[in-house]
Amino acid sequence: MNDYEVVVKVPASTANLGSGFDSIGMALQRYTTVKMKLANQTKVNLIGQHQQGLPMNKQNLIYQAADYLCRQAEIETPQLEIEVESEIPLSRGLGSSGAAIIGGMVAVNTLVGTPFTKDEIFQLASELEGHPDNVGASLFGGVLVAAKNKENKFTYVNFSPPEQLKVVVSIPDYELQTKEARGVLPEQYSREDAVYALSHAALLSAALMRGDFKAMGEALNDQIHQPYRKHLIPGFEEILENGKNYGAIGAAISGAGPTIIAFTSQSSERLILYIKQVMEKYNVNAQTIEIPIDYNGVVCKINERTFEKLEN
Ligand SMILES: Nc1ncnc2c1ncn2[C@@H]1O[C@H](COP(=O)(O)OP(=O)(O)O)[C@@H](O)[C@H]1O
Ligand SMILES: N[C@@H](CCOP(=O)(O)O)C(=O)O
Repeated sequence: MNDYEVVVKVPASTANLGSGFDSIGMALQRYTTVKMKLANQTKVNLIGQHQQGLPMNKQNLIYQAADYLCRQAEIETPQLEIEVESEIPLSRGLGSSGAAIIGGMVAVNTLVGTPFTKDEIFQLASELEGHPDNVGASLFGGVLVAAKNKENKFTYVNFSPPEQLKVVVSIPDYELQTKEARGVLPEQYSREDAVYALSHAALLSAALMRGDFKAMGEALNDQIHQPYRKHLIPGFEEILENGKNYGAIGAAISGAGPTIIAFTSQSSERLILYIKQVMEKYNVNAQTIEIPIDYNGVVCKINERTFEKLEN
């Protein structure tokens, strides 16, 4: 165990990118910062507007993620003092839960002597979250493409998307729990839908790697989750249909929603203006802005507790 404070800065993420349901994610420059140190009793301090109502005890997801990692390492989970500041709004489809899991795991992993590598943390975080797209993007930055095998092991490829790619998000002022938005999806799909899904996801990976925005425009299209979620997200269908006339490569539901994401390789102003108009038309209060892509993923720093050591 180490007697210092660990500071972990974790980017937000947008998952799926249309056709990459539960397999493709991209990191964005909005951050959750977790400070963690050993303590006599566990407590969680929440700072800032985006965490209202979250538990301030061992029920907090950041502690739960730390506890999960320690149990997998067969280490007794220490009492922890955790301070969290977050710019990622909850349950909007920008990966707040994935960032919390990565924050808790990376911080405690450092505190307890680094039992796991980054790749192993990716496995653990994907298991806990249930899908790898958010946690992988938050951990590695850029674009993350991953697949789960029958033994529940995740294989991934991580790469930087083209520099010209810009991301516009429209973040509504209402929440949609990922659990609820997963609940509306069918259990089974036809072969036609399966072939549509795998061909579009494959095309999307290739288009993102190559920077082929024309192919990306087709590749973003999805038949697996968006048709079943779109009724929960007013304005989405219109933006999906017409966004291309305002400079969008294409649009998608960000994660499980309700945030809408649109991609462009041009200046984003015209697209932002258009999306704002659509949201107004549907009476949705939303913040529509460009958010830069995060290319680095999680960053972990150690603050020595020399002053506290002297006092003890
Ligand atoms: N900073 C945080 N600290 C603790 N728990 C968090 C934090 N951020 C998110 N969570 C947990 O994740 C839930 C939101 O997850 P989810 O519905 O999947 O939405 P999102 O799209 O934001 O990941 C919150 O209700 C909370 O339980
Ligand atoms: N693949 C998941 C992604 C959920 O992302 P979130 O940011 O909404 O938690 C899904 O589509 O359910």
